[in-house]
Amino acid sequence: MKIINLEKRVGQFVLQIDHLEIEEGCIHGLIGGNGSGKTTLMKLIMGILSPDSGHIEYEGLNMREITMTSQRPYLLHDTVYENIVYPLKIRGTRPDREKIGAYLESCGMAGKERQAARSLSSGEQQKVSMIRALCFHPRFVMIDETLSNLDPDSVEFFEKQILRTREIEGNTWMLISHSLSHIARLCDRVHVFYKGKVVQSGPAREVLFHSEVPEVRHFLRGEILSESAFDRRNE
Ligand SMILES: Nc1ncnc2c1ncn2[C@@H]1O[C@H](COP(=O)(O)OP(=O)(O)OP(=O)(O)O)[C@@H](O)[C@H]1O
Repeated sequence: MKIINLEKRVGQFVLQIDHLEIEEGCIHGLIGGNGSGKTTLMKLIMGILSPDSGHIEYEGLNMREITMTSQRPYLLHDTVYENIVYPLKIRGTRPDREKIGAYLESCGMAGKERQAARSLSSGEQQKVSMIRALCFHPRFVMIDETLSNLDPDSVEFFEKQILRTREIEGNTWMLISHSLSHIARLCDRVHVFYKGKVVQSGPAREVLFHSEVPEVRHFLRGEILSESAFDRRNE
């Protein structure tokens, strides 16, 4: 996917991206301060917002193959199971009930298939939206802070699923997170947002450990990330 001369004003804020490439089959991390434009870009890619100028080249990717999960997941007034299978049902695909049960069990939600999704805790609702995204097998998945509220065991489980799915299906992931260790554990490429612009975009190692860009160095200053931990992540 290519983002070209994109400009979008929302209220007082302007997102302006001259050129950004989102390579297929990679896990991309979007980082940057609050209100720097990360979610706005995801909404533009998803088609929830349309650009004022410029465009996004989807390069053969169909809008129906893209999905997005957000920090406050949108769940239907229905059971956990019906929420998970909804994207499959509207596309006429048969859900794998056993797999869904296994996902729920692995993240501490065994037996909750028939519970009303909106009666779940906020972390459980995020898990449902992650499982919905995983079961749908999209080619392009955007995760907006969805793992931020989860317990460490569940974060580990979903991180493994993201890596595994990318390995098997070769799909593209875009993650927004304020946890730099999470970004370092998962991402191949990192894009840093600052006041509506992308100030650096490149391989995760280069951006997270060796950036010379002042805004990026400033943003990363508080985080103690170990490059050796980054080296060991795929062991
Ligand atoms: N509908 C709107 N009306 C006015 N301003 C908006 C609207 N939607 C977004 N904004 C503004 O756009 C800016 C960028 O928001 P965005 O959600 O893209 O930031 P973000 O980088 O995802 O932030 P965070 O890390 O806090 O989630 C913010 O300053 C926000 O207040």
